Amino acid sequence: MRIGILTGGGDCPGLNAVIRAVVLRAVRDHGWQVTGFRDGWRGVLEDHHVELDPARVRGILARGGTILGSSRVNPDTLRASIDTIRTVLAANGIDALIPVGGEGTLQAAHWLSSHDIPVVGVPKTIDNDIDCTDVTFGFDTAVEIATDAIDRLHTTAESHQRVMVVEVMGRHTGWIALHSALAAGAHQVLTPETPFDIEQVCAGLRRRFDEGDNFAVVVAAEGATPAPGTMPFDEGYIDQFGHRRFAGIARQLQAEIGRRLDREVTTTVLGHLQRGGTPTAYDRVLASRLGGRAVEAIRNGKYGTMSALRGTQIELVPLVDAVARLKTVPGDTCAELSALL
Ligand SMILES: Nc1ncnc2c1ncn2[C@@H]1O[C@H](COP(=O)(O)OP(=O)(O)OP(=O)(O)O)[C@@H](O)[C@H]1O
Ligand SMILES: O=P(O)(O)OC[C@H]1O[C@](O)(CO)[C@@H](O)[C@@H]1O
Ligand SMILES: [Mg+2]
Repeated sequence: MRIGILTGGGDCPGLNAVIRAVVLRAVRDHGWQVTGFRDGWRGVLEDHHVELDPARVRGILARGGTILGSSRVNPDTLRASIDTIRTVLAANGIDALIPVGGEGTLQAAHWLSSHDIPVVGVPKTIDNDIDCTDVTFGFDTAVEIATDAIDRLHTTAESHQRVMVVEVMGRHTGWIALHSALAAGAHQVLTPETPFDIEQVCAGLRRRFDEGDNFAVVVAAEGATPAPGTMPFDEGYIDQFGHRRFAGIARQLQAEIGRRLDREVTTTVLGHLQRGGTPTAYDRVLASRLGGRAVEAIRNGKYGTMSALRGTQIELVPLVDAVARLKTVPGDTCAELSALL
């Protein structure tokens, strides 16, 4: 038996823990072999791969990024390449494939599964927006990093009586924004799920200043958008991979809040800092368990599935269900967390 594994989409702390777990369980428990495809789906299309064994994955558990590399490939290009994919998998003797990635990589995994290619997905993303799993690995690390950054901005905002707008990742969902805003005691949070009214944001800030506070920290998810017609807004553009490139909500808020409140407003965009570096212990454990479960799924012939955290257990869920929708923040959860800011 030979397993293929690839990591697709944006990288994420914990990917190496998945790779390590897959190799250790496949080789040590079952005597199987493992092929790593380089740079996500591109490695499958271009037959760029590397042999993985326990020696090769030694020492990577705590390392950020992915030793296999990652990339984005235009989905139409990928979908037009089913024959190439079959040929490359057959040429390498791949009996089953483990794509590790976000909603795009898992959509591709589901599509391959619908073409009878044996696939078990593993969900990754700092955004925590994959459905059918309680949490994705990478999220805990990203929230820790964002919380630490917002804590630091808090003290300098206070010293200078400034409004500080902090932009965190989260293209479709506000999980990182809400959790880091609450953990760091920010004063407002803007999420992609609920288009904001800039007048209400400013009214909240004015209230805070009227009550005697002289500074404020606003956390905005990168995908937060104003309600239509409420302020000028540049929504960015779609790149060659079908991915939206944002124009920078923090910078746009800076101009608008500064103008309306006549106050000094600064911005900090945390960007890829949230994804880089070593995963937290929680993410290392979760990623390892998800990887190990994917190998077990293959042993039991449970293809077309994804390993997932459900409560405290790692279970298998159908890929078709996992990719049917994004796991946005439910309204009541958003209200519960925002109420404590
Ligand atoms: N609907 C789709 N059908 C087939 N393939 C897809 C689809 N969507 C995405 N892909 C493939 O999966 C790759 C990864 O998707 P994407 O860039 O969205 O990253 P991701 O896995 O969702 O991670 P991230 O959280 O960074 O977005 C894409 O570059 C593309 O090749
Ligand atoms: O590194 P890239 O390609 O700019 O991707 C950034 C995106 O990837 C993620 O980190 C994970 O989906 C998003 O939060 C972010 O919008
Ligand atoms: Mg994606």
